[in-house]
Amino acid sequence: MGLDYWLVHLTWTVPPATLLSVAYWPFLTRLEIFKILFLITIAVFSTIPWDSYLIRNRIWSYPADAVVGLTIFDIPVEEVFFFVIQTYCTSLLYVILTKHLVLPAYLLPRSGDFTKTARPIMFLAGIGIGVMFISNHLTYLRLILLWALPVLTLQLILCGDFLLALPKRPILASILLPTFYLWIVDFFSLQRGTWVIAPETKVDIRFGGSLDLEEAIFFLVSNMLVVFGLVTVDHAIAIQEHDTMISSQDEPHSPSFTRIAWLYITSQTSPYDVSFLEGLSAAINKLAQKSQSMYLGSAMFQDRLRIDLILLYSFCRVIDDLVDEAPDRETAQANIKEASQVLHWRFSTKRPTKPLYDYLEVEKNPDRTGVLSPLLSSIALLPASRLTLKPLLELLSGFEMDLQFSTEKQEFPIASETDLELYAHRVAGTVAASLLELVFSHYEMGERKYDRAQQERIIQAGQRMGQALQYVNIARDIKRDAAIGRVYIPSSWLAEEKLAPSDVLSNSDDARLAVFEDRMLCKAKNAYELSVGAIYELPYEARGPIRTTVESYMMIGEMVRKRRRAGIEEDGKLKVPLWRRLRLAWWEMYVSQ
Ligand SMILES: CC(C)=CCC/C(C)=C/C=C/C(C)=C/C=C/C(C)=C/C=C/C=C(C)/C=C/C=C(C)/C=C/C1=C(C)CCCC1(C)C
Repeated sequence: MGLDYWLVHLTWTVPPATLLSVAYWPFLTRLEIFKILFLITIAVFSTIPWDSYLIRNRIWSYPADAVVGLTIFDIPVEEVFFFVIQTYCTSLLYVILTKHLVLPAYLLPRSGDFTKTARPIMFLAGIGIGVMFISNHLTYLRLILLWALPVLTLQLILCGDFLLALPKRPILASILLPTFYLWIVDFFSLQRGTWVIAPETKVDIRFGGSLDLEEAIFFLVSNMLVVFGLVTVDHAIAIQEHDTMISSQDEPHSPSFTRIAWLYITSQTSPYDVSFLEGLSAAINKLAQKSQSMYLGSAMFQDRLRIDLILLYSFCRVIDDLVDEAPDRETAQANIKEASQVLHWRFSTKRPTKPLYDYLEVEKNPDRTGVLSPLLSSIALLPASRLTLKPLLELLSGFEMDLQFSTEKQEFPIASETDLELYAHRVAGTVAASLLELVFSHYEMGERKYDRAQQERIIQAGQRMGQALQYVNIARDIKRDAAIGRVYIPSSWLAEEKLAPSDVLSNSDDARLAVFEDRMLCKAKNAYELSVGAIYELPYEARGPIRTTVESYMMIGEMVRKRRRAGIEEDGKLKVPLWRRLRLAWWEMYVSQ
């Protein structure tokens, strides 16, 4: 008896598993736990018979002084532990690397017909199987391929198109990183003789003198099995998310994991709503392009809520662009009016029987200009059954306030502090209110039922928090805003220092502006302190990500203060460094559990 094999685990497999677990722990969702457990179960049950057969046929063996001696079907327990820990690590890595993906967006096949791409794979598999019967020395290799190829083929048949539509990098990384790592572990273990392959059953090609070709292939193939298995599960989840989103009833509960599996295997799924999926992809691409941190941050919200938030964001973004990029004030105003009309129309039947086809019909209407087509599709995509119209219309009136700025006519709409509050309410408070409406409709169930009064109260706090974040934005961007003719510091404040908005435009470096920056940050802090408590009343799934967003804004506020104190020139946008944001997110998610 010996502890060699356990030592391999203690030095090589347990540390990375622990490290990954601790790093990811606060972000781990129930669904992800189910995914990982599902794969571990399959891996253990499918590998035991195979491994047992190989050991009984003495294809490899373990020196008695390397293992403790406990076995399951003749397999040393250390080895069974290996199946578990490898599947765990690879799965967790996959979950981390694909966390940012919005699964249903990959349901539409990208690279043409899967069968075309599959042909070379099948061809190679055929050659592989053919080769296996050439010589007896290939026994081990043959057994590996015989075990893995049918499963891999099954997985590809189920999710091939989906797999090819997914971005290549995270998939390749989650297969190859563990593979390389395990090659190294295997190299040292074979060298030490912790396990031994019988010479007459192998091709005897060794890398670096001890890593057998078969072992190298084995670890590659087993990681492919795990990752393809996870992709298959994600495919099932993506289809279910698509189906619930286009269904004509609002269902608060997502189907259970076993139900997802059942619906998938029995193919009880709806045909894809192509215009919905295309619109969703467009919204995601826009978000990823315009704001990488918002895109990654949104991944802290779970499945359908996250998708709704992306659609809400996309609407805000589209309107923002339509206003900012309009050639003149009249065009911008016309766009806002158009948006308001389309919103009314969208909310008149919250759930049309054929949601998108009907709405996008209008888009194809030839008398609409091309510029408005993103607007129409972003409004069509809004989850109207889970939102109300009021905050969205108020948001539009916020944009209208922005249009009242005019350098030539010396018009500055933020005259008093009340105007500032109104503006911040309209452009940010409303977005917070919509966000909370979505949170309530997704998590309103079971023992977490909120009564109307409590919802109202939380939404009010949320609106105030939205204002707070807007004040931080304003304080940060005084100079950038001045460059485009906008002054959000109330004229009444400026008057106290005998300044006018036009002075801010002509000299945005004026040291006297520090006072207002400070005052704006104080206002932010006040509004923040009055509202932050309400976050604890939210369901925990929403608490962590919302706290992360809020706290990183407050951190920006701190940085603005420091910048001023250190006398650093304002250039570019202040940003919280990535590692600090990650640390913050980790902590906020951790305490919100
Ligand atoms: C559930 C929902 C919602 C939908 C359903 C969707 C669906 C139908 C999904 C289907 C998924 C499938 C079919 C997944 C299959 C995954 C498999 C077979 C993984 C095997 C892993 C095998 C593994 C990790 C084996 C590891 C083996 C090891 C580490 C062996 C190591 C070794 C050592 C150390 C010494 C030398 C000997 C040996 C090579 C045996």
